[in-house]
Amino acid sequence: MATPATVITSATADLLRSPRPASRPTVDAVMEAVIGRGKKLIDKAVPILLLGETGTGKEYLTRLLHAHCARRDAPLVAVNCGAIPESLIESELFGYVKGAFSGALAGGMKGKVTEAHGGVLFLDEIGDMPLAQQTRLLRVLSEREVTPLGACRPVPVDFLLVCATTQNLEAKVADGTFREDLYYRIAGGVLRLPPLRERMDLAALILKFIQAELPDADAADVLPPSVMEVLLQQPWPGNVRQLSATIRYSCAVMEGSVLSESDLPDGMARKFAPPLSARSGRTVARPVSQVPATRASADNVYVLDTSRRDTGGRLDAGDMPEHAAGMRKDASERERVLDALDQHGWNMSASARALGICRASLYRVLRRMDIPLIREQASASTRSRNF
Ligand SMILES: Nc1ncnc2c1ncn2[C@@H]1O[C@H](COP(=O)(O)OP(=O)(O)OP(=O)(O)O)[C@@H](O)[C@H]1O
Repeated sequence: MATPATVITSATADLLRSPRPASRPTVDAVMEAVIGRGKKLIDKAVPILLLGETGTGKEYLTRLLHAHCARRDAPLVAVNCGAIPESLIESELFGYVKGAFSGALAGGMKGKVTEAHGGVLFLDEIGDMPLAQQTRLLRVLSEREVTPLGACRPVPVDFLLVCATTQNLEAKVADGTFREDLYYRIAGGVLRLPPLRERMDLAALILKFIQAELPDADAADVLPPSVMEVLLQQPWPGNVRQLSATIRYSCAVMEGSVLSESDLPDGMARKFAPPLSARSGRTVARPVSQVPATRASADNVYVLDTSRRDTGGRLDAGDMPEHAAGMRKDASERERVLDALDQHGWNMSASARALGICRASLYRVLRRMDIPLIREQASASTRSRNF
């Protein structure tokens, strides 16, 4: 798979400057603040909305908050609204009584909302919930009771609510695909989880995952500084999920007791190697340490190496205004997704794993990038589409 253009943040730059794992921060202040605030909110039964890229740990945090709160002995019921077919979401969430419709289970179905009674309901990918179910959910939240399909009487429900999304819900409210009244109902406390590339505790997380894989070894002995550096330089688009999968893979294939760069997943060790896009004359990323300070100072910037390019007379990102550089990022992401699909024979599960995201996220990415689900339909024109 082509190495993606590397997103280097000032946080990552600080990590790279720090010579030894031991001297790197073991906690991330932003993450700590998010956890601290989450605990206060759940203690006060304030509905929490978790925002963040895929794999940043929204469900992990929800489990942590459930384990912390007074309702820890009651169930945590998690529902991925993006993974349930639209036709089933109604019964899955709100349940039905026996005989409610042909094909219904003989004894009826309780529904996740009722199952969460007394505990915590986690609605993942709430942005994917169809409008009709949003309306029903709003009624449940305001009236604190649910009426299963076919039932005559509502059932009282009492649960703490945590919702999560990778999407921009405010934009969905603005374009009319998410109810504004529901947004304010679920967004009692909005917490943003930082992407892995911005976390100051990245090195500590790497060691933690190695330790979990090799409990009898000392993680610091297993990981030489050169390999740590390669890991710190990755853009981690799949965030903690991708990191965890990478460490599991590397520990599984390693020979002997020390990890080497060749144990990392394919392509990862090719530090700052020109991605596919660079071979066709695109601008590539390089370490912040090699970039003039003024361009490397802001968080979340694409640091573009204007010295390693063969533009063939074309404009490149260094010459472009910011929005054009953003368009380049989209194009390079598109190349990366298509490369992963090609390499895995358009098998969605394998391609999603390679990209470090879940299958539902891959489907969303394909929809967003307007990539057809079938290889034959993804013609050459799809790949070369201009952003
Ligand atoms: N701090 C952490 N320590 C250990 N494992 C973690 C941590 N954060 C996340 N993980 C692990 O990373 C993986 C992804 O986390 P999680 O499913 O919570 O992400 P998410 O933000 O909910 O992703 P998505 O938006 O795709 O649903 C999980 O296997 C989770 O256990």
